[in-house]
Amino acid sequence: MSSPSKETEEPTSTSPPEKNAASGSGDPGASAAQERPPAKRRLSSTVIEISDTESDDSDVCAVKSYQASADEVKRIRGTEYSSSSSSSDYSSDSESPWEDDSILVEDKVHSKLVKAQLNPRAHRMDDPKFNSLLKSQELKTKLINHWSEPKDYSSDEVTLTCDPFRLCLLHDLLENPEIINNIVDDMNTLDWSRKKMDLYEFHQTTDLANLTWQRSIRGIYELLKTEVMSWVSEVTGLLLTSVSASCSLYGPGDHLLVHDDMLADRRIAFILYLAPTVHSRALLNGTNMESKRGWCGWEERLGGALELLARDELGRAAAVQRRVYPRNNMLAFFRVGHDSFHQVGEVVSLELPRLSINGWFHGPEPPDPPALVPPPPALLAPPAPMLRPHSDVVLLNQWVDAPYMSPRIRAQVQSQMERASEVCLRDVLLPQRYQQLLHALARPGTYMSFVYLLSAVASAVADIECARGVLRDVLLPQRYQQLLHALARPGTYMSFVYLLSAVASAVADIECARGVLRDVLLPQCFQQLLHALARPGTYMSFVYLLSAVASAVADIECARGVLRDVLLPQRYQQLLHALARPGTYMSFVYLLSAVASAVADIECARGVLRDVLLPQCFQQLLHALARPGTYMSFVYLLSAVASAVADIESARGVLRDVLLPQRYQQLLHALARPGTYMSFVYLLSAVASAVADIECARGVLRDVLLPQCFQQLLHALARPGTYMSFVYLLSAVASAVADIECARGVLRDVLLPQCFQQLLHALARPGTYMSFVYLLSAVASAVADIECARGVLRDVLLPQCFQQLLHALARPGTYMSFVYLLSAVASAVADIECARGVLRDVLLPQCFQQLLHALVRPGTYMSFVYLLSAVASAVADIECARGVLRDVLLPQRYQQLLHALARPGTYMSFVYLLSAVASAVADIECARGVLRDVLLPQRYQQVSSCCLLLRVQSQI
Ligand SMILES: O=C(O)CCC(=O)C(=O)O
Ligand SMILES: [Fe+2]
Repeated sequence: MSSPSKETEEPTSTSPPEKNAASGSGDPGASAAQERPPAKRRLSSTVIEISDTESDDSDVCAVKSYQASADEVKRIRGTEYSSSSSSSDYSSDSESPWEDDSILVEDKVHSKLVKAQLNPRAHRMDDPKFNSLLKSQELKTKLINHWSEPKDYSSDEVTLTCDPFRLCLLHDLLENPEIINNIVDDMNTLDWSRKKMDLYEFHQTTDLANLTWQRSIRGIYELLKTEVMSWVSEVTGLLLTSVSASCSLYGPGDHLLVHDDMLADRRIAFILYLAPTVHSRALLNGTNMESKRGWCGWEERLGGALELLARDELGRAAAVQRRVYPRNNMLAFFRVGHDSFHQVGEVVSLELPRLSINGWFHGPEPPDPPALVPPPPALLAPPAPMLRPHSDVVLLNQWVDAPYMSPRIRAQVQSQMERASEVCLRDVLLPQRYQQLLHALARPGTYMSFVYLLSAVASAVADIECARGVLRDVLLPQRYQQLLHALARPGTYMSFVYLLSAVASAVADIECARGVLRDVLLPQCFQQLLHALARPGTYMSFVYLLSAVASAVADIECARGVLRDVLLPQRYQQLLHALARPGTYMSFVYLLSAVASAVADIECARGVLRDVLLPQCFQQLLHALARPGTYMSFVYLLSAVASAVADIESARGVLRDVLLPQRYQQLLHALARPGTYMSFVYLLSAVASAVADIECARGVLRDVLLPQCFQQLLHALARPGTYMSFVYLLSAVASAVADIECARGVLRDVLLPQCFQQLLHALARPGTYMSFVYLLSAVASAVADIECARGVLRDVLLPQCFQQLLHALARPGTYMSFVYLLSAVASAVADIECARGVLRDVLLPQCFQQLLHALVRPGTYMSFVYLLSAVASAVADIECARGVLRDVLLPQRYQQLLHALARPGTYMSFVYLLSAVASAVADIECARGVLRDVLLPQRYQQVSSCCLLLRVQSQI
């Protein structure tokens, strides 16, 4: 469980500090300089560019970057020397193909001086200085004593903590912290490669030993190798002989999972955090966007803590015990050993990358390793019984079909994995193993486990015919029948919401899922899954899971074939480009948006919108659609259509009556922004605000939340510009309970004792964060106490709705799933009387009557989706929708649709429509049938030809 090793972790041996490292022939960098890569010079307007190792065009980036360097050198020289050579001339004429102005050419002292004058960067102060306060003998003696005892110590300069293992923080490593700006500048010129595995995701450079042409970085490297290393050696009493280090960059979502750094002769791990408070650029990971905002150092809310984990009785990593957040100019170091379990929490900053220079001091093993940190018993004792099934040696050739075992194929698979992080292996299992697996899945009691469910459902929506085949073999007969039955229901589509609720249930009990998966998955898969579930900061959000699984089943090559035929050429190129982005998963949503684009003929959309939108909105839309790289993505499409049907004037009328005056003004203001569309989400949040009486919500929350949480919430709600949108409300509540300690308090009071114990147990899992979904389910549990919920709901809901809810809550095995929670809370805060008022003004009279009717139907909940669809219907003038659809749909479909719309209580919700279309295109064979009837003839021809292609491909 060492940390991700560098591609070349070759510690350089220490050399004495040299006055001019660049010219010293004994400099270890000198050998590297002979084969140094093209120097990069950052143009003043660029930001950190990440040339991804997974990307095929990283070479191109390097070349471009080199060209830019050469051009700039030419520019500088051109003024001074009146050289007329082009940049390419410069490249070929130079004595070394690698030459540039930032590397001083050896044995040319004269030109060195001239260059130092010509190079504006030569005037920069590039020598980092070790903080002289740290050199105090008194301080060192104290530290030596405290380190060996071991005992905590704290002063202005240093903090040493000993639990769960010794970690020393030097608060101000450099006496001249201004140089950190130079270092960050220099980082802009580096090649960053993406490190991505199940254990980590971040960007890293090569070893600093190879970075001899970035002066400030070279300076830091020299300092680390000399003064810092000998200081650390003195304090820790360890013989340290060399250093290996690199620069790391963690963008949004990046993290590094628990590991102990134990590898070869690493003795001390260190991290120098770089988070200067003032900088002209904000660095946006992977983008070239430039922001004028300054840096604000690092803050806890940005995530990315260095987290130290305790050990359990078997010596395995247990709970996070200490978190240290990056601070500019702070060096953290700790001894590498059996106890040094640590990780980097997920970075949640969208603005700033987490930057550091980190690595290890190496040295010989000390003569007698301290008794203080014995190797974990797990390493000495036989494996614990619970792990035994997974520690079996798996002979691949007993599971995997022979062709996959050939070195050539394995090499191909590996290189595909390294390139794309995903690979699709067909018929990978030996037939008899496959049968065994099927058999295992068929065991009574084995239910639709999480992954299995996901893949089943994903398959189900991806190709219904194929899914039937899969499911027939895999599902218990009665489940299969149920599923078929469900799929066969007229008008039933496995809508997104459906999928969500199925999966939500599946993931609702992780412990149980583990049990299921342990029996079903191959051991190594199970381990990977456990790992994934344990990832710190990994929000096992639903979308994430879906996108992972969707990626797993979505063969990109195949998708390309489909899309090539359907999309307009330039859209297809854009899509390819997007798909080529490293780390890009063809997530479910993504796929939807791709397909949505595929079937959405812009010309056709124009026709629809021209008739529906106010002229100026239509113009804005055209304008937006014309933007290069603009995809008519799902959300986009939604917002476009939402705009189309939402008459702003009408919305104003609604909101004027419902919102508090100042909120209404804020809203008008927002709507008046040029180019602002009343997008779907926006509309929702506006309407949600409209119907959510703040006072009422306060009443609900006052009773449910702990006083301090309630105060926090009030505070949040009082922020200017804050809308109490539904999503917002959730996130507010989520924030309120986000502090685990606080949540415990809340939950202790709210949950039934055994539920509370289960929750504590779950929270205590190593690396478990209260992820979003998790948090929701925790909160859901918190409010799930039926007694408590009764109190809340009794006051809010209409009597008959309340009775229905009680009834639902009393169902055995009912989880307050996400959707469920939403609908419960939505019901709770949505005063039906108030909603009536809103809708009475907005809906056509007959719709309003239908709605009232629907709301009182037994079993009807004013769920979120329902509410949405009600409101969506409310603002969508059915007459108008008819007009739109009459022109777009084939007559018989239009009649069917009208018929459907005419069903009592049926609303043409957006989600519904989308999911219908999504389903329609999800199974090409099936889609043919659907599309033949629905699509214009020429579109149908296009889709048909891609079906053919698909079939041909799948036969290959
Ligand atoms: O950046 C950090 O805080 C720790 C990095 C780390 O543990 C590693 O790279 O091995
Ligand atoms: Fe580490």
